[in-house]
Amino acid sequence: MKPTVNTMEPTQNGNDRQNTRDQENSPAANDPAVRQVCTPRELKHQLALSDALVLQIEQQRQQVRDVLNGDNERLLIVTGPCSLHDEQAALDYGKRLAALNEQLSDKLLIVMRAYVEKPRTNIGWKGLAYDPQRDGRGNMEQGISRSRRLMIQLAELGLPLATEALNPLTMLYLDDLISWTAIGARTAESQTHREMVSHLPMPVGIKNGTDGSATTAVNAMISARHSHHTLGLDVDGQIAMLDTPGNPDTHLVLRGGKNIEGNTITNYDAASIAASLATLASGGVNAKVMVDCSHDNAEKQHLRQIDIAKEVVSQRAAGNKAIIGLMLESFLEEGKQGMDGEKGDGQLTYGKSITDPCISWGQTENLLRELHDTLK
Ligand SMILES: O=C[C@H](O)[C@H](O)COP(=O)(O)O
Ligand SMILES: C=C(OP(=O)(O)O)C(=O)O
Repeated sequence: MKPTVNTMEPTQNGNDRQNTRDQENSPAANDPAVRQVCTPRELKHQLALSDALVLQIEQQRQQVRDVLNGDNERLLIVTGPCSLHDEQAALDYGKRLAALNEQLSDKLLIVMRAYVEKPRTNIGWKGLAYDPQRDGRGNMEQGISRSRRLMIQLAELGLPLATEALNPLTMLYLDDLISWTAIGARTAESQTHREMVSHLPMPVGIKNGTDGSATTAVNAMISARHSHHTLGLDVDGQIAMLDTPGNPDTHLVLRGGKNIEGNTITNYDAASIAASLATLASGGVNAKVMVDCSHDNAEKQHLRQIDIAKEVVSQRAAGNKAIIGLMLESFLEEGKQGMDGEKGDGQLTYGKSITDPCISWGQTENLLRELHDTLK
């Protein structure tokens, strides 16, 4: 993250700080429940980006901004697995997506979902960054390092990457790789997340709340475009006061929700989109929306994503340019499997989601080609 960092003391490097802690025999150094991990600077040094990749990502962020600002008419498509759990399958998907992107890029700006942190309704596997071995023991040093390595490999395919920013500290290790970030439905109301968005150097889509309302996201957009003073960490792991610059490049993502009785509310139809645009306009924020075809909009029925995407693109083709993009949950195989595989014997089916159900690669390719043709 680039903006100003005020530290109360001159910054020490990681080794100096470790020595100081050891000398003071701090409780953290002896607490088995506290496992120290390397600093963002150390990991970014070990797994550094080439100059060419830095330039590519800056250009891809600008392409997303251009779509958001109406300077480019391509439709933004954020597609990929609900979560990355297997590097080989993620790269396999990325290679297919990069090849398809070459054919469709006149009408579609395709960004791959590279989600390594999962917000859970209550409990469940939280993603590659937390528990890379999926054995419940957690290993964040390994998880964040594997996440960064995988994201570099995916970005080297030429794809812009999307992720959900869940823990603000995780983002310190990955932010330089991401062209579009999501703030999820469960965290859009959190002041900490709004401050984080104000500090992030890329466009950010903010989901409507789990109750289906756009108001939370509008307030998040207002907050995030302003500067804040807040506590965080610098890249050396030093607690620091951050002066965030404000992020003007945010937009609403409509993902449906549940009302107070627990019934599903979808919000991708023309009337719901018009109502959301009115809410955005009355809040004085960017009146542009992306539709998440999955989650409550699809009631977690993965095949519904296909009809929702077609319906939304027909609204766009009919002239609604406030619709700037779509999100799809898609992987190599359709559906989902349990953490222990289809049969519970620990054998995972290659290329199949272990979190939300996804449409398959074949379904994704057919859909994106059809959307491309509709927009022509
Ligand atoms: O997989 C992710 C889900 O969309 C979201 O994070 C919540 O999932 P859960 O309800 O299965 O916990
Ligand atoms: C968890 C996700 O979305 P939401 O916050 O809309 O539930 C997601 O996109 O993976």
